[in-house]
Amino acid sequence: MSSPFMFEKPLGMKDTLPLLYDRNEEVTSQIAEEVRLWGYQTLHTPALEYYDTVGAASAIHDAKLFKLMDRQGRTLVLRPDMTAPIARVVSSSLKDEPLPLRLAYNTALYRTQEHEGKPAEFEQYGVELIGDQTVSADGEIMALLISAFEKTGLRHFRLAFGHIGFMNALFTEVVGSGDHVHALKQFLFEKNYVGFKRYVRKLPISALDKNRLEQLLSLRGGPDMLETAKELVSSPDALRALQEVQEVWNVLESYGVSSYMNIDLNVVLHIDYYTGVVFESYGKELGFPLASGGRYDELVPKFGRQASATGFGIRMDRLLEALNHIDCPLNQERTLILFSKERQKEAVEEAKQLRESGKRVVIQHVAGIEDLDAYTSTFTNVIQRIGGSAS
Ligand SMILES: N[C@@H](Cc1c[nH]c[nH+]1)C(=O)O
Repeated sequence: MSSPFMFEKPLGMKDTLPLLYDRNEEVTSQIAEEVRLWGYQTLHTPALEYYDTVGAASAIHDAKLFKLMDRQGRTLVLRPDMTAPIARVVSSSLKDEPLPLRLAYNTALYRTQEHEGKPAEFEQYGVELIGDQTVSADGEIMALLISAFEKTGLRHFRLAFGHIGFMNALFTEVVGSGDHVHALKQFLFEKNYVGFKRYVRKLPISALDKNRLEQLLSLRGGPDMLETAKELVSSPDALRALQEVQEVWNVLESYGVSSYMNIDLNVVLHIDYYTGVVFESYGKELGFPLASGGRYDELVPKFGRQASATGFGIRMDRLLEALNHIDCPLNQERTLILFSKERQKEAVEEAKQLRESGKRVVIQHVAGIEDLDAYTSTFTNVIQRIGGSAS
């Protein structure tokens, strides 16, 4: 029975074919090894969560959630984020584990898309450092991200970090809270600086305050820039945030990774549970972040455990794209042992030995192949065990 929709997939759903799958496995295991060496412990949580708890805590726009109903009529969501499920686990199954906890995950996330092109299901490799409010934790998370990227062979990338507490304090000083703050943050999230300036010009505030908001856009660079930032604010919250940025920078220097870093006090992420340092990472010539993360001190308490936290998530699909840009070759070697029936045992033995030495080996009965030339051309090495016995 054929239908015109037989080959179609729901919007944003993609197949991963063997070549990309293998590459993903390879890169994932490089990251996993680094994360393991830093003492993080991996966990897995279910794909489905309750909409009212984890769905809401994920702080991802409602329209982006895939919703389902269970048999009892409760609304479920396909997890759009792993940070909220981890906050749930840390406050329940792991509630007696002493803090800080260092956790890691590698899992598929689901966010609906409006248009074809962007994936609605994608893999994220992430870590969460729960229960450590120090700037050392913020620094560790970014240093680990850099180290993990280096392990994959990625070279041309930058990490920009800001502080959402600074931005909130500046906006509160200038426009209070509410719709204007929301609109200003949205422009910054979209990196629509022209739109931001236009919006600022129309605000019912003094010319001096308009200037303060416009100045925000230039708050990028090394720690020297923090002096300019200090002149724009007066509230203790804002000044404390800037002090923290300086201290995190010092931590990053002690890890020897500040050459990858920029301070950018304009960083706004798509999720609004962040409370402190926030960061995102860009590859060369790619217009989307490869990873993002930051401090979210108010999320775990929503599940009942008093714990500050920070973490990051790497978009594996984007990282693979970035790695393709610099053409990191994947070892795609596969050996084919072609055999005829009377030499099957010999082929099996030989394959076993080669596999023990780490080779990828296919053994294939010659009678099972339709087009011998086409098939053998997909292997890097072909061994024939056909006809009269070798020994
Ligand atoms: N969960 C965030 C990434 C993150 C992990 N920890 C903190 N932030 C995201 O999906 O973008």
